[in-house]
Amino acid sequence: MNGDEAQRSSTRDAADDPLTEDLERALASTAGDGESDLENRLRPARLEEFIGQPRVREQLDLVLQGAMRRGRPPDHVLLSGPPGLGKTSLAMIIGHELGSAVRITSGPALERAGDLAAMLSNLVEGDVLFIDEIHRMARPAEEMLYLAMEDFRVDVVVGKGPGATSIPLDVAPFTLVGATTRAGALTGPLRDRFGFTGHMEFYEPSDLELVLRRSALILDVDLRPDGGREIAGRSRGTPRIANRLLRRVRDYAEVRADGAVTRDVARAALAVYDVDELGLDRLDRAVLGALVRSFGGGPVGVSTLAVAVGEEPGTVEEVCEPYLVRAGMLARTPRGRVATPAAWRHLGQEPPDAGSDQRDDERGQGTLFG
Ligand SMILES: Nc1ncnc2c1ncn2[C@@H]1O[C@H](COP(=O)(O)OP(=O)(O)OP(=O)(O)O)[C@@H](O)[C@H]1O
Ligand SMILES: [Mg+2]
Repeated sequence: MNGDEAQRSSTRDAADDPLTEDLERALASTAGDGESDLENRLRPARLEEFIGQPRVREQLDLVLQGAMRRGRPPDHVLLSGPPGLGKTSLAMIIGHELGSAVRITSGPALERAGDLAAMLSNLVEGDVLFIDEIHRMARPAEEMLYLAMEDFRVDVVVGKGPGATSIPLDVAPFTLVGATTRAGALTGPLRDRFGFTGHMEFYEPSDLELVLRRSALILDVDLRPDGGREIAGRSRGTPRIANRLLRRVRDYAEVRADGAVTRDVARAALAVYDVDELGLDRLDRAVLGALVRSFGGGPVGVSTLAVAVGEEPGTVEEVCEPYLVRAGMLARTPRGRVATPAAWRHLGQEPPDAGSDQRDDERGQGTLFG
């Protein structure tokens, strides 16, 4: 599908479809600020509007169509991958494709089993329950979820101590959609109860160009093809970043140029925002800089690295590292993080003469398996 078609069906859906409006309102109320509103406006509403991720799209399409033929709610779906690749968008799309309501919550909001029980008891048959950041759910809630996923039943414990009783409660057949940036942090029993796991990959620049074209139409930005290519190449394989850079470049184009987003305008604008040719931002470069300058290229543990750049280890691990690994700048080895020769060069430094052979081996392996 080309960007124009995507745009047409998107505006039509957003304007005419009460379900989409409900979802957007629900999403907006979970977030609220201007950027989040914009993010929701740019969300594709249909699977066919969803750009890229051909594997996940095909797999999910089969899961949904199979279930619809049988007239049953589809199996539970887990979506995993780095931030901003479209997990929340896909969760909303699942609801939309099924014609079902989507109830939204998140792992951190489910602190006690009672929080989840309240959510589950309000479901009606066929609903989609979306749990974002599902790896951050508290243990008691997680245990309750196992039973609900498997048997559509929960045991609610009433009272405390020896007098406590457990009351079984039926839950309407529903489909759980879980999203996580850390599939590895999920417990085995929880992971096993998902019938399908979609692994989201970083986007190809050509797909990001399509994302940008679609967003430019929605936001009424005069995006020229060479401008789109430039922004796509600097978006770290991530639609959310592509959309954010588009808005920043638009500001620049309107304030300092004639409004058209050309390659030169994009380059000048992104220089102002410290986004380099590879799309690395300040934090990415800080991580590589610390690795190279303070730790001689590694290996160094992720917590130490995080302290050196003044960030949470989780942010370094889930936000920075996946793309640095994919860009061939950083390797995860059993002994810690290692800067690749490409990282040294990117920072304008000569990589040290590969010391011992053993170290060389480690680098090679880190790149392969990272
Ligand atoms: N395939 C796509 N086609 C078009 N736009 C997309 C696509 N995927 C994501 N986007 C855009 O990127 C933005 C971020 O996507 P989304 O919120 O779904 O990511 P996420 O994976 O849930 O991120 P997080 O892990 O941070 O919650 C959306 O507003 C949407 O506009
Ligand atoms: Mg999300």
